[in-house]
Amino acid sequence: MENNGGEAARPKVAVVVFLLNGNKVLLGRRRSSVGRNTFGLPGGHLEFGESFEECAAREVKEETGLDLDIHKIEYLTATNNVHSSPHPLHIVTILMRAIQADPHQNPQNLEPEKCEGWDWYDWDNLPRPLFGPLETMAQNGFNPFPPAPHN
Ligand SMILES: CC(C)CCOP(=O)(O)OP(=O)(O)O
Ligand SMILES: [Mg+2]
Ligand SMILES: [Mg+2]
Ligand SMILES: [Mg+2]
Repeated sequence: MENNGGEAARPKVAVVVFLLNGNKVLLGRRRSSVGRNTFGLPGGHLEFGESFEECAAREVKEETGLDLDIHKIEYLTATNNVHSSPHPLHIVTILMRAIQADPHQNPQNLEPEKCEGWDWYDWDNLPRPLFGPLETMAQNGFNPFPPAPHN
């Protein structure tokens, strides 16, 4: 696949976060060009030298103002997606699970140019349309929650 410059756009890496609160997950309707108007997870591009956990905490803080419990950020899976519109974009997405350091903290929409706002949604009753790769995961029965503790 070629971009406007005629050379293939190099793959990028992003880290997105299933921020869990009870049986709910934090989602926001995207205003960014990629996935515009679809509900996506907080997160973004991995920056040089960052661990996946550092990127997860930074992006969530930048976008929502929420602090993650840094000891409970877990790697879940990764997806490999090539988007053709609005421009060619090959992105490897690292999906992490996390909880808030303070469960009483409420999300703020700190990047209104990129997101309409953040809200909590029941995983079994998700808003549509979801961001493409997230829709695929939901359709395939992906469960971002930890197994229930054995009593
Ligand atoms: C397309 C997406 C899965 C990867 C990039 O995420 P993003 O557009 O939220 O990126 P930023 O938060 O870094 O602007
Ligand atoms: Mg971001
Ligand atoms: Mg983002
Ligand atoms: Mg970013």
